[in-house]
Amino acid sequence: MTTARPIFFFYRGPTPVVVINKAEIAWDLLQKRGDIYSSRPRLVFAHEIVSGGMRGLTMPYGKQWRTWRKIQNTGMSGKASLGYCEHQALESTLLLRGLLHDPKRYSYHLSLFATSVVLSIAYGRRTPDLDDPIFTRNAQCGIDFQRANMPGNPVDKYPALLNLPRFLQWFRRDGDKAYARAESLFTELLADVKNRVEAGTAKECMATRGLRDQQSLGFSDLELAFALNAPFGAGIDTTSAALEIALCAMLHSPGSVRKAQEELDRVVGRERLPTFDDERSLPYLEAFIAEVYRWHPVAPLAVPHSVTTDDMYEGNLIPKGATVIGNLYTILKDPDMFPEPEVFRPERFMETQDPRIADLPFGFGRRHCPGMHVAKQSVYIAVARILWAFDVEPVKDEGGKPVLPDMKEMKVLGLTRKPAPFEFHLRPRFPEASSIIEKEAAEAERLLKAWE
Ligand code: HEM
Repeated sequence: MTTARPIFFFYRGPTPVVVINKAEIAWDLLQKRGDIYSSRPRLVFAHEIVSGGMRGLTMPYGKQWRTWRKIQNTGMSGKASLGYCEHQALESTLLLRGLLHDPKRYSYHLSLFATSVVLSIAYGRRTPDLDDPIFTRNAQCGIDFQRANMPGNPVDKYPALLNLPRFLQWFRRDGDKAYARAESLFTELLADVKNRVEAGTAKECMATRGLRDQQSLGFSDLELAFALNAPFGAGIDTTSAALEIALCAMLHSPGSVRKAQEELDRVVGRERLPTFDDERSLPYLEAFIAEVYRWHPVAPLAVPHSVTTDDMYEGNLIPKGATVIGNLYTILKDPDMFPEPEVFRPERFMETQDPRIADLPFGFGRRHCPGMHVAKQSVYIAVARILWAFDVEPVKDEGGKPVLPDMKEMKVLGLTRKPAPFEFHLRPRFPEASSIIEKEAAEAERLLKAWE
């Protein structure tokens, strides 16, 4: 394996681009100098047209972003996220039941789990399936946004095209339609919460808090509707992709699975499902999950940052306006930090002491993922329970050789990616596992009814 240069520069059109391939440099610039490295590159089509300037992910650093981020941080801080554990645990039992009955549709079950969790956090409701058109509409908005982020729209190369009379701006037609789809969905979702608040049936969630604080936040109705959609927009594909990668890791590394299952048997036993209270007593499982995030990062280029003033780094000028990419793919495969980086080896996270390393897959500095705690909780409870309940085994080819998921065949979804569809066998590890899942799932369904 050739080692990537620690940092390099190139020009994309007139814009200087800096690519960082070492964690230390990313921390030096994107974290320690976060006051100037926390903006986003100007994306005329994706941000200004398709998002009406209101999607936080692509918003430049400034007052509007800080207000947007305050909404995310209040709703998904470490402390706030602890309040969602109970809900995530209940949803995860339904995930187990889905996998038990119908493992071939693993992708659907994982997506349903991730969707229901973020729907409850953002809008105070859950869903028993993905049949409601809001999910296809939301997915379409995600695809619109991802497509818009691909380079190629002429207005990103020549922003002066925005000076043309609007009826001559041919490049914005698809973008305007995409914006209209987002605006109507996001306002509808918020209007639904408003109605439930008026009827006295709303559950406390980010939207009820946002509505209460709207005046002090100084956000318009539309800005608020876009801000409150962020978990629903950014929390589904990311979480379900991480869980698909976890399943792949189970297939690729049966030795690690055995160790995690021995730990679960020792700490939890076989008479109940693992819970959040067990987390601290399961260090091998914690390392297993950290290795899942590292082995095949969900967001390999994170999200590009942009620097707002000229800066010097080790004698090199990083000019104002440069795009700065913390290249998670190479950082998380850096052989100096992670020897034999292609190998799935949870033990490396039991040896390391720097707590920043486990958070690397969630990005950098002030722009780091605000959904990190929610995501970590979802992934922990789902992976702990899948490993506790099931043996996940590869299918065999005609010659009896195991067929493993091809990790080079990842499906790219804009800034994120997930494994191509793969096959596996899933069997309860012991006879009581199925009956415990059925019993817990029936109880979870009963308790969650109030959220539908
Ligand atoms: C395994 C799951 C996840 C991973 C690996 C992940 C990773 C990331 C990364 C790398 C970034 C870019 C950080 C940067 O610019 O330096 C990001 C941003 C973001 N993530 Fe996540 N994420 C995950 C789940 C979630 C969830 C569950 C939510 C919400 C519920 C979420 C919401 C966001 C938002 C809103 C941003 C934009 C932040 C900003 O621009 O200020 N993510 N995420």
